[in-house]
This record gives sequence, C-alpha cells and structure tokens, in this order.
Amino acid sequence: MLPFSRVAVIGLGLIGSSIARGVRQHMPSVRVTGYDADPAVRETAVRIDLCDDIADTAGTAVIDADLVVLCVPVGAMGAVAAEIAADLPADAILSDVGSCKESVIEAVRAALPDAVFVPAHPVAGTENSGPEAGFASLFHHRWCIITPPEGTEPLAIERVLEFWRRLGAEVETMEPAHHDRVLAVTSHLPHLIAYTIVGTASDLEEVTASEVIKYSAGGFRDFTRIAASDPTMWRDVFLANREAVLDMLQRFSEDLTALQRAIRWGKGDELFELFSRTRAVRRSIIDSGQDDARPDFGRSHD
Ligand SMILES: NC(=O)c1ccc[n+]([C@@H]2O[C@H](COP(=O)([O-])OP(=O)(O)OC[C@H]3O[C@@H](n4cnc5c(N)ncnc54)[C@H](O)[C@@H]3O)[C@@H](O)[C@H]2O)c1
Ligand SMILES: O=C(O)C(=O)C[C@]1(C(=O)O)C=C[C@@H](O)C=C1
Repeated sequence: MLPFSRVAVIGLGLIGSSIARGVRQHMPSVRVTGYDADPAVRETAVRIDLCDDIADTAGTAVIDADLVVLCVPVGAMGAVAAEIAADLPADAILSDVGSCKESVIEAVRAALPDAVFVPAHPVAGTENSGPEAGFASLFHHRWCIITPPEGTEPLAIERVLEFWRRLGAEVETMEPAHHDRVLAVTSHLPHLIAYTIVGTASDLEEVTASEVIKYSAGGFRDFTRIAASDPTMWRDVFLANREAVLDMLQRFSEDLTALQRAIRWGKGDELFELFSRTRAVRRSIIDSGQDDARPDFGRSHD
C-alpha cells in the first residue's frame, strides 16, 4: 500500500522538483501539489508540468495533503512552517529535506509544536539548482537519513521511510545531533574546502583568471563543481550547523598543519602512508555501491 496519497512539496528547486518527478514516476496515482515563493519558479513548474497543481500560497498547497515536504533552504524552514500553520491538516505528516537537522527541528517545532514532524535528509544532490535541475532518479541507491525526534509515532516514521524507499533510496534513522556531526565532515567541510580553494586560486595575483580556466583539467576542476553549489543553500548550512562544522574544521586544520610539516621536512613516508589510507577510503565507497548519481557519471536521468 502507498504510504501517502496527496503530497505537497514546498520549494520546487533541485530537491523539491526531484521529489515531484520521483513521485510521478514511482507512485503515479499520488497527487502532487507544489508551491514556491518565487513566482518565476512557479511559472516554470507549470510550463514543465512538474506537479498536478501549483498553488499560489504555501497554505493552499498543504490544505488537503497527507504528506508535506519542506524543500527550502534550511534558514527558511521556520518561516515556511509558520506560513502553513493555519492550514496544515491535523493528521498530515510534515517532513523536510534540510542538509542539517538540529536547527531545522528547533525552527519547525517553534512554529508547529503539535505537528507530526519526521525530518529527513536525502544524501544526494548536484551543484545545480532550480526546478529544471531535478530528475526522478536522483535518490536511486542513495541514502536518505531520517532523524525523528524522541517520541515520534513509529507509524509516521515507517510511512516516511516507505516514501523514500519508493523513491529508490536506501533508508537509515539517526539522532539529529549525530547526523549533523557526520554530515559536517562528509558533506559540509568538503564544500567549505572547495569554496576556499577556488576562491584562493581566483585571488592569486601571479596566476591570471584565464590560466585558472585554461589549466583546470584535473583536481581543480572537480573542486569547481562543488564550489558552484547554491550560495543561499550553503550560507544557511554553515550558519545552521556552526558548532559541528567549526569542530571538524579545527581537526582538519591540525591535520593540514601536520601535512605541511611532513612536506617541509621531506617526510615522504608520512605522505605515502596517508595517501595510501585515503585511496582505500575511495575504494570502499566504490565497493559499497554508493557511486555517483550525477548525469555526467553515466547514469540515466528519468
Ligand atoms: N542541493 C543539494 O545537493 C541538496 C541535497 C540534499 C538536501 N538539500 C537541502 O534541500 C533543500 C533545498 O535545496 P535545493 O538544492 O533544492 O535548493 P534550490 O535552490 O534548488 O531550491 C530551493 C527553492 O526554495 C524556494 N524557496 C526559498 N524560500 C522559500 C520560502 N520561504 N517559501 C517557499 N519557497 C522558498 C526557492 O525559490 C527555490 O526555488 C535545502 O534545505 C538543502 O539544504 C540539498
Ligand atoms: O553531489 C553533490 O553535488 C553534493 O554536494 C550532494 C550533497 C553532498 O555533499 O553529498 C550536498 C548536500 C547535501 O545535503 C547532500 C548531498
């Protein structure tokens, strides 16, 4: 049996539009209503026939939904929760897709203390944003982490887990604080490093901008993909997951200083030992089947 029959998606960017497409592909009898604060996004959503209905307000989008998924930047979750407060049906399940969980839970709880809230985070994405960037297979074989606050009804959790399984994801539950620490090192810190290195290269006086573009064939090019990710989304993530990110950044800086010393003092064996360990990490990721969902890695879109 399908876990839901009327889904409202608030925020129709990369993730919201991928959910809408995924529902249409994998649960075609489910009605999808969408809403986005940006009128141009709503227009695009109508033009590309993303949902069964595009509402003019967040309230009308949720009025008869049995699942509402908030797909807006994490800094906007609290405001959107407040916007739907008067119209959210009492028996609807509320969820979200935010990249960090503790701050989102706090903001949503403050606006909707009585809602059945099952927070979720699909660990899948690309550097692109907007309604046309999404694709139905984005979540296939990728993790979706559910972080239900203590006391959440088990049936509500199970329905959200089943929703994500049907979108093709592997599911896992985790404590919100633990989620935020894990993602700080696996996702947030890598983005911070990419933003830094691309910024540093483009600031170097002795290397011209055209040289940076011309010779960005290997490592640097991979960093530029990550550093092209949405500025609003990532500003919000770093501000919302501040403590965990600062903690991981401290550890990273210490390790970087150790590497700096190894290079300065010609300690080749230390470099070799680290690079061998990191190569093994890459190989275990490939072996675990968590390969890349992005289109340029050869996986088909819809
Ligand atoms: N991009 C990724 O790789 C990725 C992966 C997993 C989770 N996430 C999370 O998903 C959420 C959405 O990210 P995205 O990549 O889809 O971003 P996006 O920029 O593609 O889309 C966000 C959409 O939300 C809309 N929006 C902003 N404020 C709003 C409001 N108050 N009311 C209604 N609509 C509003 C914007 O107009 C935009 O269309 C974020 O919380 C992000 O942390 C992103
Ligand atoms: O592949 C990418 O482009 C991503 O950045 C996806 C990515 C990640 O860091 O893994 C980004 C943010 C999310 O919250 C989840 C997934």
